[in-house]
Amino acid sequence: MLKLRIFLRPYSNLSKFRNTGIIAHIDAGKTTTTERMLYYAGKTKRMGNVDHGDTVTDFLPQERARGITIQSATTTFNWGKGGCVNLIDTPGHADFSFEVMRSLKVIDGCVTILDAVAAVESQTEKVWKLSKGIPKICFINKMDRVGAGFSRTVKEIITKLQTRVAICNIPLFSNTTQDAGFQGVIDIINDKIIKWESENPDKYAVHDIVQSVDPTLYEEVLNCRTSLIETLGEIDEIFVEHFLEEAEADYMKVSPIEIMQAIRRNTIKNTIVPVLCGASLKNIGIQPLLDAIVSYLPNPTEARLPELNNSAVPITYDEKNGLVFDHNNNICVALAFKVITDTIRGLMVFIRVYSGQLRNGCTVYNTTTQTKFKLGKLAIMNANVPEETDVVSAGQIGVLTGSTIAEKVATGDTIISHNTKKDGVKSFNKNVLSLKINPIRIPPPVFSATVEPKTLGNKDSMDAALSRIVLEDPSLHVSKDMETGETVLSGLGELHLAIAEDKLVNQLGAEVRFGKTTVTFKETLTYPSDVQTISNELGFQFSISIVPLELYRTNKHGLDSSQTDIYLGMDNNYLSILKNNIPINAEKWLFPLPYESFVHSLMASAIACFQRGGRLLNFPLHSCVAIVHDWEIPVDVTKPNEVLNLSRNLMNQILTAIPSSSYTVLEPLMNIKIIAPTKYLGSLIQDLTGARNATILSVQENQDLSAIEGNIKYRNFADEQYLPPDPTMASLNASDQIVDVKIINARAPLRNLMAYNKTLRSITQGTAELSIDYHDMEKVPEEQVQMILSGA
Ligand SMILES: Nc1nc2c(ncn2[C@@H]2O[C@H](COP(=O)(O)OP(=O)(O)OP(=O)(O)O)[C@@H](O)[C@H]2O)c(=O)[nH]1
Repeated sequence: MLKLRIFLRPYSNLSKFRNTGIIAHIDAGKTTTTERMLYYAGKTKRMGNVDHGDTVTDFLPQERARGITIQSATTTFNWGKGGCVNLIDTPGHADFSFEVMRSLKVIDGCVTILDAVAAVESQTEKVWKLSKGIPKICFINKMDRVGAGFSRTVKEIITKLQTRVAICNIPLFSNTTQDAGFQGVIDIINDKIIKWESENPDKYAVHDIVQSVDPTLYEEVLNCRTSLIETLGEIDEIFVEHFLEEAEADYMKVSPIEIMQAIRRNTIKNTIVPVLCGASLKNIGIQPLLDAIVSYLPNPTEARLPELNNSAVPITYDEKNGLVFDHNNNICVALAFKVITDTIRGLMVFIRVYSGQLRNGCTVYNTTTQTKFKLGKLAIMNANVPEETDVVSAGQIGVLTGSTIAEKVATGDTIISHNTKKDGVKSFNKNVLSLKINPIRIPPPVFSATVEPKTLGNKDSMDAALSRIVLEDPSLHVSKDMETGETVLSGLGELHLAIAEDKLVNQLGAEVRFGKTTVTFKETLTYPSDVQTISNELGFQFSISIVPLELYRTNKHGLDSSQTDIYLGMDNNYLSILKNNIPINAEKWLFPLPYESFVHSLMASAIACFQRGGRLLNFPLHSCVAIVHDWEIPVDVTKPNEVLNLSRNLMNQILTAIPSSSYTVLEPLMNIKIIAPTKYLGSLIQDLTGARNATILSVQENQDLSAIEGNIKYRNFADEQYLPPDPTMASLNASDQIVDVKIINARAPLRNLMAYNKTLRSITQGTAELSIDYHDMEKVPEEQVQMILSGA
């Protein structure tokens, strides 16, 4: 049931689009802010509240029940004169970081929301790093809370996130000392006071700042403006010229428009981050934030170019048409970044169109799977409501619908089509047909749980439900334990699996039982296999060997890896094709089956074999390379399946022939960062090095966090920046403000960190901040493999 019908002009004015993501630490207020944006943009009639479970973007039952965002939600609205914002609200919890990663792949700019009391938190740093290269705005939220520190947060943004800032507005309090009531913001660029009425979300008043009426406030704005202008003067030559010539070096004479243009130029270049503040829950500061999104973040023609697999296809930007691939503006290129199954509307695949336009009913080519298909209906999203459209143009985020769409396009696939012809795919050359936007990296799953049907009769529905959740969330992974026959679901964290269980049981109605959540183990090879050859009566022949990635990388397996084409599969496993021995060069491929399909089939074989697991404990293989040394295939081969079957048989044979002594077990090794008061240091280290078997990498001594985290350059930027006093900080007890903390960086096996948060809370009375990140897979010591074997 699609709603409304939106007709868009072809290439409808690219400069108006802002594909924007909202990223932050958990609970910073992303959903609350998004809700206000939708309201003020006229998309909703009332503001939902996370705490009442009635927000637009957190629409899943699990999100509403738990008050957290689990999946990213896309919504579109207009703002200001001709701005069209495609907004993606992303989850803050680390277990859902794949949702953040896939959103970052398709956005051109983002808003980072910070809690003014907590300032820069661990997940803020993580998502900031993930979004490297994407222009950003910072919104310091929750300025209404006791202990909110605008200037302290700005200082941490500069030093911890290592960026220069452009402070666009500062907080306005009703009282400058104790228990300050947050009322609004002071616009530094336009010299205005904006005050919101707490009782009425639609009312706010704008006043000029008059020096004779309020000299203190005027002084404050002058200081901030001077600092802003000096910062812009250091990085922007056009601005300097204007400042010296037109504004006659008078800080108050510089026109707001010149300041805004300089901020825009430098935000897009990633040399500066505009900073604004507010309190979303109190409806304060949202309109200036929306203005800033449209004013400072890039439109699709100003954004970074997508990374492609094939440098042979030139891409350029054209003012009118946006991205142009291969000098041919008739090519439409889009990336599928998300699949969801809506209970009412069925399957929906989210796409970002990079060039040209996709039309209802046209024929498209999936360059990832090398298959052609016809598009069904197109739509754009308003949170969970699709609105039908005839065309999705360059720069837009759209939705492909139709009951079989998910069989044809998956997350990370590139699709291309002809802009004008209904079926113009055959007019594209081979380079374009193999063009792919680099896929979205899927983090490795580190936790697993067995899933079993309650009765044998529930098995088929369980498999169908599992396929569906993996289709929607490729960071979940289903495998089979070859020894026990059990189905295993793996994910990025305990919460990730708990949500998956909830969804399977309560949303999809699967009658299943989950086993205990355990760490995901893998196996790898320690020695290379021999090269083995297999052939069949149809004329196929393959010569393949399987080697550990470590040996392949160091060329210790006897082959020069520069002589191979290498493709990344799952679990850090690779397929490598030896160039010299390929009978027919890929450039002059003469078979009816495209070369890409051929490689795709070989990759599918390798993935299936590696997933069958090693010979020690049947854990899926990790960090192995299947090398195809040589092949012969019949001249009339058309079916990828024939290639797949034979190569899979051969790889299975090879893996089975390798003695179990050549396999070893791997486990996830995690980076741990703990920020805790110094008085707990001894107990924390004792616990880490004892019970957790952790290696301590460093303990940072300095009491000033910003001094540790930021290098000298950024500390200097922070010192040069004028920062207004933080009145609400004065209401804290003096003892609360003195943070004598240490930062512990350590590394430990994940299996020793189960429920570590609880231990940390009890050791530090809840005063520590923890961040745990996947580092790598590490070999499990021999004696501990026996423990794992016995299930201890
Ligand atoms: N005092 C105060 N509380 C706020 C403000 N904005 C949000 N909150 C509260 O902070 C909590 C988290 O808000 P959310 O909007 O769910 O935060 P989020 O960043 O979307 O959370 P996740 O997506 O789960 O990471 C809720 O209880 C909100 O009511 C604010 O401006 N002031």
